[in-house]
Amino acid sequence: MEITKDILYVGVNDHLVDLFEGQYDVPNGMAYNSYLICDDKVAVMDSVDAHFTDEWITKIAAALGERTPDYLVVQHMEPDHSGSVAAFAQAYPGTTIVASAQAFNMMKAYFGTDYADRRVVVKEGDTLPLGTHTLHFVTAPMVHWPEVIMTYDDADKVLFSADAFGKFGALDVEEPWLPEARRYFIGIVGKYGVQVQAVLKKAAALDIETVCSLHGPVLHKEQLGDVLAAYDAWSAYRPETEGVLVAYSSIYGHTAEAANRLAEALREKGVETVAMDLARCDMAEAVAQAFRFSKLVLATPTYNADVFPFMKEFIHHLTERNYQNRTVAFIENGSWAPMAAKVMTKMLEGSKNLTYAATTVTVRGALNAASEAQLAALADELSR
Ligand SMILES: Cc1cc2nc3c(=O)[nH]c(=O)nc-3n(C[C@H](O)[C@H](O)[C@H](O)COP(=O)(O)O)c2cc1C
Repeated sequence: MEITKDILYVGVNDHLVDLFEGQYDVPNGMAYNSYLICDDKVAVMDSVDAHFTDEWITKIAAALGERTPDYLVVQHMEPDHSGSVAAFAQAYPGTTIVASAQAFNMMKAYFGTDYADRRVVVKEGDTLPLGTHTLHFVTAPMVHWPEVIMTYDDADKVLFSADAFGKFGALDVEEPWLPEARRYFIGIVGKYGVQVQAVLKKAAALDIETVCSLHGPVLHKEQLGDVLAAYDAWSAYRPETEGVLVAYSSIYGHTAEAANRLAEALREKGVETVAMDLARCDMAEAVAQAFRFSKLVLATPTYNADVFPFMKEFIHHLTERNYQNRTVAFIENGSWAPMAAKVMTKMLEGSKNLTYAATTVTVRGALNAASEAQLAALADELSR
């Protein structure tokens, strides 16, 4: 696939992976992107997961014909991208490896060598001339590993953005960018909003026509406004959508009923509302929806003087990713000493700028007139 006259796609699609990064469901697979820049010198931008080494090297060889790569640029050392570096270095012994100093340290750890005799160490502001194209290196520490560099090609105005702007899903499956980019970002990069904001500032200084990330599709100029706006909202921890996520867990169904009744009441009031059962939905999608919406309702039974395990895990995912700047409300249930709201408040106490709803719904076993009145009051409050 040609991206520009001189830049070719040589990545691979993975439909074998069951859980990406050991935890994320990827129903449409995953792409490990790699690109060739063919100029007086040839640069390969990143390698691919080790399961696809042969396919990737075959693609490179077919694209280059008689030529061999002069450089392999390693922007990021996560094994889904660096897993074929050692095999590539063996297949092309004349190729120089280009990476940050920290990436070479990681190569030593992963491959037993830091390619001291065939490497170029690059840092912020360094350049690598290929002929017509000159590569400019931009560091992106903790987006989302420390050694990450991004690369700007000034001839075709392409930003090779490492994992930034990527998404779940293989490239041979058509789907919109936003939902799976959101789930990817919130899940994997969400903790590093401050660092992403810093990179967005650097990117704003570049004249970018095309973004080539390491996952997901090539992004063209007409998409970049929306893509950058989404990244800005996510990394600044600003809600993307006015509305409510009702996230619930339930043992016998009564808390689920309360949660779904609240969701229905909110929808009737015209509030965009999604209700998710944390035991049965994709947890990463629930976390992404919590960051998408401006308001969150947490509904759970009290369980051994604590909250039900799925809710505990969910709140942990939120706080780990710096959940903040939202309105939060609680529905608790308990047969003898309901205390889930107190436990959840404590779990969220380190989270910045949360506004708590005045109404907490307390269910004692099953809904009754008193708890139904609380549900109605909460629906009113959240629709204001
Ligand atoms: C293992 C277990 C532990 C529980 N621990 C508590 C508790 O500490 N305090 C309490 O008030 N209720 C406790 N409950 C009762 C539930 O909170 C109660 O049955 C609640 O109504 C369940 O809501 P659900 O119908 O949505 O599952 C416990 C229930 C189970 C099964």
